[in-house]
Amino acid sequence: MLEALQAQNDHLRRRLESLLRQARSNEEKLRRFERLEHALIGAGSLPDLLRVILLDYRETFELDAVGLCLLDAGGDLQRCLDEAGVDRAAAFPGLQLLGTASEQPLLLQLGLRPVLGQFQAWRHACLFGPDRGAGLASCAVLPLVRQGQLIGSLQFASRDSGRYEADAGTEFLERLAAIVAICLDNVLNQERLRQAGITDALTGLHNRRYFEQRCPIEVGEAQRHGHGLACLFLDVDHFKRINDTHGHPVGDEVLRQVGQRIRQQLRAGDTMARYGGEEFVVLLPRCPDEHALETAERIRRALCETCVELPDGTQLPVTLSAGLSLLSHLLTSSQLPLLAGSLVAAADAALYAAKAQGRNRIVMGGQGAGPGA
Ligand SMILES: Nc1nc2c(ncn2[C@@H]2O[C@H](COP(=O)(O)OP(=O)(O)OP(=O)(O)O)[C@@H](O)[C@H]2O)c(=O)[nH]1
Repeated sequence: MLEALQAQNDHLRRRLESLLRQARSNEEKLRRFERLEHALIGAGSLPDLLRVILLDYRETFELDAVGLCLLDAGGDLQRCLDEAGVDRAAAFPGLQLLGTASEQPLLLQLGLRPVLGQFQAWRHACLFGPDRGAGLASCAVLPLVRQGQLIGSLQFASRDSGRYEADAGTEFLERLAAIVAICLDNVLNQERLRQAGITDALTGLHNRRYFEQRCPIEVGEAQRHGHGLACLFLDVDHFKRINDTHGHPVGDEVLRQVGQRIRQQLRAGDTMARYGGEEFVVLLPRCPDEHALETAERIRRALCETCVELPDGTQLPVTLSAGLSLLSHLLTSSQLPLLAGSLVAAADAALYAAKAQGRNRIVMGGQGAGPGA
């Protein structure tokens, strides 16, 4: 009798200890989850957010693979990563940006709930990018839904076949998916707002505000690495006549086309903006001085050698004048904004000279007195 009671007692103690261990482990898991939740909510940019989702989550919860598929029909996400200088494949191999959900047929079959179960390579491997090493045994696919619309899927895989069992509860994963979807939406909205603030509505090019932020950065880079930096100020000749003769909407169309033609002559890393009215400004970083004039000439010729075609088929000859300034021609200064201002002022003065000398030409700014003078 005593022995039976003792055995029962031992059994109950072991059971209690096991429940306590389980409770402590759950508490610890919850704490880790809360920390990640804070990191998700606190991520101030898309790359930061992706780092938390794809890298921190994997490490914290000791997962063997994490994949994220996001619908990016408008290319906003890719643009955002490009602007942040992020090489997607290298930084986030588990991330896939899709034009439509049909590029990942599994997404089309997803409902609103996470799907857990056995990892089937033929079915799930494509969701994990190159991370899908052999030996994955179970996985969870979480639909990411925002305002009733599927925006992508987040997936986790483990070598442990018991990690994601088909009949396991999904409350925790559902909550995570909801937070991830909200955070993605938030950073994208912030990014769209930021873009709108630095984009010229007429031409879709960057605007003067962007240029003014960018210019001191490029000047700093050029100084640090001893590279050349050229600034080009371009202005459409007799633009007022175009407006007066053909009307303002035609003037707008000419500005759009001129903007595109200039952009086509530039490299991806060059900065270009509509400065205002019919003026455009360009920065040519890492550009040897002798190439800057060639680039300016190429732009000028691209305009004057081919007419702008108006929507009604009219061929309109358009020319532009430009002023060119070179950082190497300015006296250096430790104050980047002043130096950037001098670079722009020198290009502007040279543009003025180009207009005075008859238009449709490039004038190189003279040796300028920099702010250090
Ligand atoms: N259609 C259109 N016109 C604009 C816009 N912004 C400025 N303008 C016009 O651009 C014209 C610029 O004229 P001016 O500064 O006299 O220069 P210009 O006629 O090009 O003469 P030069 O620069 O000396 O060759 C003005 O008539 C402005 O109203 C715009 O967004 N759209």
